[in-house]
Amino acid sequence: MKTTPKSACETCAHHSLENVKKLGVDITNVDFVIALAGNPNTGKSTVFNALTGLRQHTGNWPGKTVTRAEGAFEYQQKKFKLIDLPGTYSLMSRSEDEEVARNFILFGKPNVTIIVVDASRLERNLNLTLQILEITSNAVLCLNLMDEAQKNNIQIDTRSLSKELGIPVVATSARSKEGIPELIATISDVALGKIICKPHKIKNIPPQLEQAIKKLSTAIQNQYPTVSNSRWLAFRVLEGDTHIIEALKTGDFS
Ligand SMILES: Nc1nc2c(ncn2[C@@H]2O[C@H](COP(=O)(O)OP(=O)(O)OP(=O)(O)O)[C@@H](O)[C@H]2O)c(=O)[nH]1
Ligand SMILES: [Mg+2]
Repeated sequence: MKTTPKSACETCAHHSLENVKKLGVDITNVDFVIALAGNPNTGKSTVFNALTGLRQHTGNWPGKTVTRAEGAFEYQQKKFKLIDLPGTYSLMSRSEDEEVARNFILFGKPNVTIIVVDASRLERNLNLTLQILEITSNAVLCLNLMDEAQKNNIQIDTRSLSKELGIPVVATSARSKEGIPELIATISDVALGKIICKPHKIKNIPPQLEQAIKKLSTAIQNQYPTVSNSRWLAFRVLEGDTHIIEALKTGDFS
């Protein structure tokens, strides 16, 4: 007898929104959930304000002292909910901020994650960018503070950057709203699947490690069919990441 594959439901937009709801986000009348991540002081809140205008409110993450800004915007009859994540240098879960940002991208499975980086200090920002791309494929790099980069005579080959990272890159100067219309159109294209992201992933893993990762990720996937990146979780378990091990023991991913 044939049964409907679980994945048909688990990958649908509604299912993904249910995960976000568990993390305390109001998803009434929402088509897509968009996360805004990045290093501290890269202009995330400025981008957030430029995208949402006055349609925003702040609260706390459930059970955390970290504040959360939520907002919304509409584009071509679709409603986008935007979550401003705390600014972090990594997603290693060493602080409450890092834990909140990581859990939201990992378990909330936003349709698109905007990674806001400082164009005048790009290399400093790429560490977090690569960590985010290990967790999610659906991302847009927002190359912000372009005006500052230009003042410092820094030129960035956005095409090559996009090709190397495997995700779209949009240059912005959020304070003057430059590039924001292009950013919105790109977010929409990724959310609708018109742009398919193919981020660069780590290759050349030793066979023994690959075998262990496969075994572990299959076990995680069987236990939690809705988690989006069991492979990434398996790596963290092997590294001895206590937060992830605890979450997998209890099933509490908030
Ligand atoms: N020149 C210039 N300044 C900008 C731009 N975007 C943001 N800023 C300024 O950069 C500073 C930091 O911006 P925020 O939006 O608060 O940055 P953030 O990433 O939210 O900061 P945290 O939440 O503290 O991590 C503010 O003074 C902004 O006005 C930009 O494109 N160009
Ligand atoms: Mg901010």
